Amino acid sequence: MWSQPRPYGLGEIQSRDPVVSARFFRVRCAVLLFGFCAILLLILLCYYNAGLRLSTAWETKNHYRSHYFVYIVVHLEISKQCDLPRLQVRLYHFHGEHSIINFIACTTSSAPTSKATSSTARTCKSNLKENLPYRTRPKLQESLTTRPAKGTKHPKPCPAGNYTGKRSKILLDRSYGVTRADLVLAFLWTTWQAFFINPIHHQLFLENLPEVAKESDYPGLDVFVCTADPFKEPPVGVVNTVLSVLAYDYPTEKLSVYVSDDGGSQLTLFAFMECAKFARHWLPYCRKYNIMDRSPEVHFANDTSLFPETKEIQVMYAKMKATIEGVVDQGSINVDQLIDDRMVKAFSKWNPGFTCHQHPTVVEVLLKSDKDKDVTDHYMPNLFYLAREKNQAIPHRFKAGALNTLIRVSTIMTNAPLILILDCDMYSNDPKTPLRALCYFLDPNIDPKLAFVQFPQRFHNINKTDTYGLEHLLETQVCSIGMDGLGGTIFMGSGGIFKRQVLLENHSTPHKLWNETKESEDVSALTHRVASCVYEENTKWGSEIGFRYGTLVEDIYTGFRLHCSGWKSVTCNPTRAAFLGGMPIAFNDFLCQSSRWYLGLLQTGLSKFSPVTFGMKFLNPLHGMCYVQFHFRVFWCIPIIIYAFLPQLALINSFPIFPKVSDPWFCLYAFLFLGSYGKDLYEFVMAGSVFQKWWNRQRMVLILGSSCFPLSIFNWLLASLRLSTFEFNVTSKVLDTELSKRYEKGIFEFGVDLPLLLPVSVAALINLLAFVMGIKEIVINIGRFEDFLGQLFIAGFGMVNSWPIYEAMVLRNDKGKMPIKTTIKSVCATLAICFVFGSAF
Ligand SMILES: O=c1ccn([C@@H]2O[C@H](COP(=O)(O)OP(=O)(O)O[C@H]3O[C@H](CO)[C@@H](O)[C@H](O)[C@H]3O)[C@@H](O)[C@H]2O)c(=O)[nH]1
Ligand SMILES: [Mn+2]
Repeated sequence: MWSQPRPYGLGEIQSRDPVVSARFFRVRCAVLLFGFCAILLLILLCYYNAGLRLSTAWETKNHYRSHYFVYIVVHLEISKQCDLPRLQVRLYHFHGEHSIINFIACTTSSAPTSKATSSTARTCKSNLKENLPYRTRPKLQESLTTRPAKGTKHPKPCPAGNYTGKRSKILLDRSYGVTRADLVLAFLWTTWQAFFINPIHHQLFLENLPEVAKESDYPGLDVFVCTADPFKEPPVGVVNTVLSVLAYDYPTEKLSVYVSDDGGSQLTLFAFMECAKFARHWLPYCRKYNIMDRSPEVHFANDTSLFPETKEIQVMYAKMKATIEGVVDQGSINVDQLIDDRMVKAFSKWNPGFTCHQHPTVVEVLLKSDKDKDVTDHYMPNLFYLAREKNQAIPHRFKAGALNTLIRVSTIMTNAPLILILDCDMYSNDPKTPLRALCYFLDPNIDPKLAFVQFPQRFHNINKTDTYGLEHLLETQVCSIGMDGLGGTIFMGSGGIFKRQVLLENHSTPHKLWNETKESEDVSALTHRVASCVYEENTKWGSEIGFRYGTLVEDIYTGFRLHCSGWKSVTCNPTRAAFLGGMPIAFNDFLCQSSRWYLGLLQTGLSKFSPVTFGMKFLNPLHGMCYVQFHFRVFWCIPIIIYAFLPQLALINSFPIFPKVSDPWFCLYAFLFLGSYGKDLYEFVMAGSVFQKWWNRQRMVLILGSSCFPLSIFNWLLASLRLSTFEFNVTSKVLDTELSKRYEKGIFEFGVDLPLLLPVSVAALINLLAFVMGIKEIVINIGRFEDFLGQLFIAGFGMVNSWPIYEAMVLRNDKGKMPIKTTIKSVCATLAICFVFGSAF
């Protein structure tokens, strides 16, 4: 497990140096050591803190067990700092669990006995609300409200009950909520470290490929491109993706491209008919001039007058684009656009009963590699269009279902040993990508269990500072190589090249589970049969073969199941990105996409194939920890929400919950905060990024933690209770120029009154309020600075992070500002929260 892996990528052929880079290895080790010490200290602290508190709680609970669902318990203690006895009121939930609220009020009384009943506790509480001087009430109150004569020493607190009166009372003052937040943080932080234990940087030796295989020996490659909605995923974009792979530097007779149209749209088919015509010009042009950007849109955007034919091809492209966009805008195809019998026949399938949810299978062969030639008389790769059969009564399993249909159809049509999976928003950025993958698949030293090569997702539409942290740098660049050293990287949904056999067989039954070829049936009939929506009934598709069902993140889940079956994977991350994709730059789209991802991850995380229960049985524990980190990331919402609200609400009510600055424990908190943030920044910079991007990413984690993560948990609960179903909402890829301009400038985009934004803006307002109140408190009584520094810092940190939200609420006037509705709702919610918590204090 710990040994350095063999140098894949044809590295050994000319006895090159091992390719595993040890760059920064020592620094990494030192940082890791530092990290582990920090985490250990944190756990010790939590344990100590929680242990102490739990014992108190337990005793207390037993005292008042006979009472209602919510207990209010009163403690009195002498505070050294203000030299006054403190009344501590705690709420206990019905399970005997502690509440996250725990507060203190200063009184000038002698101690009540710890035998105070919950009714006296309630009396105290109401008195506290009404402030001093209290009305005369029963005994306890008297004792609480009688101000002792000046100079009188305070009586010792009652030794009985739950308070020990030791030095650690500052710790006792800390809320359980914060303790819990720390424990979740400790857990997630520890699992996160697994990615940094054994990272592997593979280096590729493409120049050695000819030594192991001639072009004629290359395995066939089937490329699957998925699209699902012509209005959310403009067909011109999908055409660009397809053209960029059709033009690969790969023997054309071995290359086939399949377009899966889950939207079952004639607009998409029409676009690909146009695409096939344009490809006859585009492919030879790319070959002749060895063009790097083989997506025409990108090529023409970068350079326009490079070669003699450039202008001519550009005009053709513009014409094709206008035709396709015209048809999409119009929503249908004119009869005069059906120029031959073949087109008439193909589009006749779209009869009035044909909808995107209910239609028969449509298969169209748009280019045939042994028949169709380009303008220079070269054969072209295969190009197929497939819209699988859909029936509203039968679940279609979203993208995983589409991919499984493609696997079956392609096995019948071309049966290439390698399969490349691509999303429609990801074009190829390097024509040699398949050859790079071959450096792994054909390497004589390769582990025979290698299932797939993953080219990490990289994106073309991200602004300079990555305002929304869309790049996912750590996940795609760092975690991937981290997992490589532990058994294999995740499958990221797009840009993965699989061995077909891996998707068709199972570890326990290493022979093919699916072998459909029947001599008697002709190819067309067979294709229709395997693409039908009932085909998978009572088969192992989706459970043991193909892409696995049961989650919205079929990609990570399928990769995980393959790893559990003993398959391996490897990351290939060349300097020039193999593929470039698009991320949603509208903030609300991004939040919806993230909610889907985290819901999907939670779905698997809490299923019977959870990485904790199932994964740990089959994976090496560190590899399992990596998957645990991904699947349970939503639980970041616990510490994030607690830290976004609790210290602030306590501050608003002048209640300290952290140790004083002079207390040694304070240093520990400072150390843990700086250590974990510092390490994160270090990882980011080491991965080639900059401070600004890191800052934006950490802000986005805070935003996701208070919006998408809890929503995903809520949606998961709803779906588990069968009150809703899991839906794959396709992300919109339509560009809005105004919005793009604002995004380029790094301006946050709100614009839509999205419920997801509410908790984020409420948190922003509470942090602002807390900071102002905290400053006020300190100005009035400078001696309290030491008490409140921790909370003030957290509120200030929250405030700095929330700057774009304040800006969007009051300073902006463009379309992307916070909708007035959301602002009003969040102000009301903030006031309500302050009132509820304020009255509790
Ligand atoms: O019913 C469906 C739904 C989606 N898709 C296709 O799936 C791809 C991904 O959809 P998109 O809306 O772009 O989702 P993203 O969140 O951007 O996709 C990421 O997350 C998905 C899992 O949630 C992975 O499948 C993707 O590969 C990964 O890029 C697109 O090509 C869609 O056309 C289908 O083919 N059928
Ligand atoms: Mn996408």
